[in-house]
Parts: sequence; C-alpha cells; structure tokens
Amino acid sequence: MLRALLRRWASYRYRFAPWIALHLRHKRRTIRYVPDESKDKIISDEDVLETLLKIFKALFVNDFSRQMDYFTLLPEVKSKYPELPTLQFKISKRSCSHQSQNIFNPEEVLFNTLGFSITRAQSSLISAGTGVFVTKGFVPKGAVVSMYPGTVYQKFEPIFFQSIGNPFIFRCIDGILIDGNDKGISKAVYRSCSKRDQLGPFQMSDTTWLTRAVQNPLSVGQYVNNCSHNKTANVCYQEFDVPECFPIELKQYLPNITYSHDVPAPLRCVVLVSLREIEQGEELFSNYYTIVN
Ligand SMILES: C[S@@+](CC[C@H](N)C(=O)[O-])C[C@H]1O[C@@H](n2cnc3c(N)ncnc32)[C@H](O)[C@@H]1O
Repeated sequence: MLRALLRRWASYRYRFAPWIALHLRHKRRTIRYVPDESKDKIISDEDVLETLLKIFKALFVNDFSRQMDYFTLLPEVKSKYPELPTLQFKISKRSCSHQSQNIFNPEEVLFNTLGFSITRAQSSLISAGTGVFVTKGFVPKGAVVSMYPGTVYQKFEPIFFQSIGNPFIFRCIDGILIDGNDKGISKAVYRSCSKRDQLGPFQMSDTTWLTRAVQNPLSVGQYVNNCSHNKTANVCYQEFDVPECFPIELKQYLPNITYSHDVPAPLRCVVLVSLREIEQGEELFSNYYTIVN
C-alpha cells in the first residue's frame, strides 16, 4: 500500500508543491498526462531559442542607448546590429523633444515582434489573486507566451527558509526548483546572486521582474494561475537550458539566475508555451499537476 502510494507520488511532476499538498484530496482536479518524460516538450528547444533571441534582440535594439558599454568594450557586438545607426538617429531626434530614450515600451516591443502582449491583472477566477492576460493581439498555437522568472536551485541546494509560505516555488520535471517570488527573502537572494554574477558593467540576468516596470515583458509567468474545469489550460510549462553560445549582450534579459555560482550546468529557464490559439482579453491558465508515466 505504502509502496504504491510512493510510486504514485514519484510519478507526479507537481509544479507547485504547497498547492498540490492542499488540493490532493480534491476528486475533480485537473491533471496533465505525459506518456513519457521525453515527450513533455510541446515545441523544440531550437524554436524556444529562436523566439527568445528574436524578442531579446528587439528589446536590445529598442533600448540601445543604454547599451553603450557593450559597444565600447565589445566592438564586435555593434557589428551584429547593422540596424543601429538609423535607430540612433531616430532616438536622438526623439530624446531632444521628449527627453525619452526608448522608442517603444517593452510591451509594445513584444507586440511588434511576436504579435501579442501580456500583462498582470486581477484574475477572472474568484479569490485566485493576480493572473496574466493577453492584452493585445493574439497568440498562435505552439508559441512561447511567457517565462517563469526566479532563482534556480539544484535538488541538493538549501531552499528551506525561502520556501516557507511561498506559493511561487516551481518544480521542474527533473527536480530542479525555481523560486519566482518577487518579495521578501526570495527577492533578496535573487538580487544578491545577480550582483554576484555581473561581469563589470554587463548584467548576466534581468532583475526588473522584481519590480512593476519589467524590462523583459515575458517575465510574468510566475503569476499564471492553475486551470479549473471551467477554464481549461491554454499554456503549459517547458524547461529550456540556455546554450553556451547565447549572446552575452542578451543575457541581461534572462529572468533566471543560479543559486550557486559553481554549478557546472547550463542555466535553467522555464517558458510557457500555448496549447491553442489565445485571443486578446483571455487569461492564461496552466496546469499545476503533471503525471509522467
Ligand atoms: C504561482 S501563484 C500564482 C499567482 C497568484 N495568483 C498570486 O496572485 O500571487 C500560485 C497561487 O495562486 C493561487 N491560485 C492559482 N490558481 C488558482 C485557482 N485556480 N484558484 C484559486 N487560486 C489559485 C493559489 O493561491 C496558489 O497558491
């Protein structure tokens, strides 16, 4: 009996442990079944990488006046962005009249690049707090819609104090944990790890998801709520390991950082991928329960 129970628990790839523990007794819970661990991904890593590079490059170009350190210290970076001289002209004209450096805000860049924008707002579910909505445009099936920000902990790393009363601890399919809480001790840990990994003026991760003014508009995935029987899941989580070849100038938009400095593994990110077309005004819902056979 005990062995059967343990086997069942081991087959759960529960995404949010406290939420599962509280709702395990509910008979009508929604579950996502995956036939095999290798079949968990909806889209390929190459597609995820392509989308992230596309949006990060657009954010970088849009915000290029803040990137002068890259151009001065790493001249090869500038040669990768041939569109910059024209933009520089547009920006200097605009900043004279508006005292503004960005041409577009990050949500507009997202809309212009991927065809939709998302934001946090009061959930359409009663007492579910904040949720994430598509505010403009539409999301096609199989697209990267959002990212799950936070500090990445290997299975053996200490997370006890950060996890107390914390509903934002996400569990990856291989047991790696991501703490996406933007408050309290979790926030302090993320900021400290981010500062630790900074290379001179070059940031290796984004810290703005800890504030209301996000620099990477995809980094709100920690606020996506669990589906219900009336509101079925329209997105699902997918792990993505950042390859070594990832451009240094775009790392400033990655919303994840490893807890330990000396882990010889690639940086783990988690993206949310659309399971169907999602229209303007719809709330995003994921599934906090996954069973891998
Ligand atoms: C990862 S957080 C999601 C963000 C959360 N809504 C907030 O405002 O902070 C997970 C928590 O959201 C709430 N939640 C998520 N899905 C829900 C649902 N379907 N119904 C009620 N509460 C939900 C629960 O409190 C859960 O512990």
